[in-house]
Amino acid sequence: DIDDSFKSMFAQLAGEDMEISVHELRTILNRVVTRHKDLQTDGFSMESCRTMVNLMDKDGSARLGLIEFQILWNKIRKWLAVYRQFDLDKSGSMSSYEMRLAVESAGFKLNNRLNQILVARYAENEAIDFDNFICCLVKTGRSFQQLDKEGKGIAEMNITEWLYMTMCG
Ligand SMILES: O=C(O)[C@@H](S)Cc1ccc(I)cc1
Ligand SMILES: [Ca+2]
Ligand SMILES: [Ca+2]
Repeated sequence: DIDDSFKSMFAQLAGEDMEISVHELRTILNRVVTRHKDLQTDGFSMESCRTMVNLMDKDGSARLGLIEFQILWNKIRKWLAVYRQFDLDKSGSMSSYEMRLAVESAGFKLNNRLNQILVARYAENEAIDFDNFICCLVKTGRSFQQLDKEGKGIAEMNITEWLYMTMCG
């Protein structure tokens, strides 16, 4: 069951329509991320919040209901733990080496080439900050979800498919 403090945070955020819009999601994520002083970030963009809503929005409302929001929140909490675990030099951002370890531990085993592409796509001056890390995992997760139809937990894809999924997905 969802604890009351989470429910009250959700209700406060969601407003009378009891659903969280892209804008409302961005507000809460940026408020929370600034609380964590060890995380490098330039803030969540509307685009990355739209990606997250699209991924989690199961009923096509273009907004997040309580359950959808809870699932996203738990994903971010899990990925935050991975981010901190693999930020080996405690720089607050991911180097390409740290990123490879983190992405693998998040369940996405990518080969060298795909890892290079992912870092090139999400790094800003050679480092991936927290909001970009989350956005990357949201998109990669979506690609795997779409490809791993049988839910075997592996998604074979060639570079073109992966590029298309993560760049345009
Ligand atoms: O709520 C928190 O601060 C932790 S527990 C989880 C979390 C951390 C960062 C973000 I952005 C969203 C959620
Ligand atoms: Ca680091
Ligand atoms: Ca960023």
